Amino acid sequence: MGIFEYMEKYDYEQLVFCQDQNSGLKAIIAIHDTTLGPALGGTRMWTYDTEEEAIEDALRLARGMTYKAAGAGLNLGGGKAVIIGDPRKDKNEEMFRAFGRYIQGLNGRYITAEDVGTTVADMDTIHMETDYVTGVSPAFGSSGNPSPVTAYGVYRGMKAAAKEAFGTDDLSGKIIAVQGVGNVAYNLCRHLHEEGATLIVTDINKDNVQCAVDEFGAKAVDPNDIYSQDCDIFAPCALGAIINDNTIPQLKAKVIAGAANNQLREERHGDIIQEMGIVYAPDYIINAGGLINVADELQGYNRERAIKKVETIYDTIQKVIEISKRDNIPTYKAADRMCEERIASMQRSRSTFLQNGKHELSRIHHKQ
Ligand SMILES: NC(=O)c1ccc[n+]([C@@H]2O[C@H](COP(=O)([O-])OP(=O)(O)OC[C@H]3O[C@@H](n4cnc5c(N)ncnc54)[C@H](O)[C@@H]3O)[C@@H](O)[C@H]2O)c1
Ligand SMILES: CC(C)C[C@H](N)C(=O)O
Repeated sequence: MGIFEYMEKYDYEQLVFCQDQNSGLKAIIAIHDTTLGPALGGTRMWTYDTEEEAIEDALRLARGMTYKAAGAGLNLGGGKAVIIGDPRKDKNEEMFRAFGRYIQGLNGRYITAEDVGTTVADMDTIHMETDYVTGVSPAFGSSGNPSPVTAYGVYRGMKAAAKEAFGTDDLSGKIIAVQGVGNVAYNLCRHLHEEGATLIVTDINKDNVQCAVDEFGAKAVDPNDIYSQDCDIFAPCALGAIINDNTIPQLKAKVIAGAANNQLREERHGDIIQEMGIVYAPDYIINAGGLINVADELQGYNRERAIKKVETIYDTIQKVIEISKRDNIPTYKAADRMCEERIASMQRSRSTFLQNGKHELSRIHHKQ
C-alpha cells in the first residue's frame, strides 16, 4: 500500500521526514489526529531493517497515541516519532539537538517524550532546542522518567479488571505472571508484592529476573513458559503481538492486564479471548499513566495532580467493561468505541465565532 493510501485509510494529518547528515539523524514524525489538541507521543529509537518498516511503525504508534490520549480524557492528539539507529551505539548530542530543532519547526503541533530506546537524558538534550518536549529531568521542574507512573496506572487498571473477574479488587494471594521485568514491570511488581500477590516472572535479561526473585520473592520461568503458567492474571510487559494463535491456547489466566503496547496480534485475537471469558484490559487504556504524567507538564508539573489522574485508570477500565457488556462487544472494541465517540463529538462541536479568537474578523477588531 502506498504511503498516501495508508494515510488516507486511517486519516493521518501529516508525516515529516527529518535528515541531518552531520549527526546521522534520520527521523520520522507522524501526526495522526489533532482534533483534541497537539499531538503528544514519544520518540522511539530502533534499528529498523527498512525505511518502510520505520514509517509504518511511526504511523501505527501515532494512531495508538490518538486513542490513548482520548481514552485518558486528555486534550491531546496522537503523534509519534522514530529515529532510525541503534540506541546503544548511534546516539550523539548533535543528533538529538538537530531533532529538537525539527520539533520546534512544527511549532507545537507535535510534542515529544520518551519511548523505547530513548531516555530522560535524551529529552534533556532535545530540550536545549525546543520547549515542545516532556519527560525532561525533574531539575527543570519536569516529570522525569514516566515508567514508574505507567506502572502505577497498570496496577490500578489491573485491580479494576480483577474486580470484574473475581468479584474483588484485592490482589493479595493472587498469582500473577509477569512477562518482561523492565522499567515498567519492575515498578509494577513492587506494587503487587506490597499488596501480597505471588509473582511469576520471566525476562530475556537474566539480571532483571534475578532482581525480581531477590526483591519480591518471585518465581522465575523461561520466556516460552510464561503463557502456560497456572495463574490468575497474565501481565504482558515486554513485547507487542503476544496474544496470538500460538499463545492463546496456553493461557490459564482469567485476566490479561499489562503495560505492553499493541498486545493483540490481530483484532480477532481480542474476540477469541473475550469468548474464553478472559477479562482483557485494553493496552492503551491501562498503560496511559506515562502519557498522563508527561501531559501534566504542559500545565506546570504537579506530581500529586498527575497521580490522582492516573488513579482514574481504574474507573476507565470499569467504564470500558460496562460498554463491552452494554453493547455485547469485546473490551478492545469497547475502548475503541469510547475513544472514537469522544473525538467525533469534538469534531461535530459547533464552531462559534469568538471575538478574541483566531477568525480574520477577530484580528481586524483587535487592530482597531
Ligand atoms: N515506559 C513507559 O512509560 C511505557 C508507557 C506505555 C507503554 N509502555 C510499553 O510497556 C512495555 C515495557 O516498557 P518498558 O519501558 O518497561 O520497557 P523495557 O525495555 O524497560 O522493558 C522491557 C523488558 O522486556 C524484556 N523482554 C524483551 N523481550 C522479551 C521476551 N521475548 N520475553 C521476556 N522478556 C522480554 C526486556 O529484556 C526488558 O527487560 C513496552 O511494550 C512499552 O512500549 C511503556
Ligand atoms: C508519552 C510517553 C510517555 C509515551 C509512552 N512511551 C507510551 O507509549 O505511552
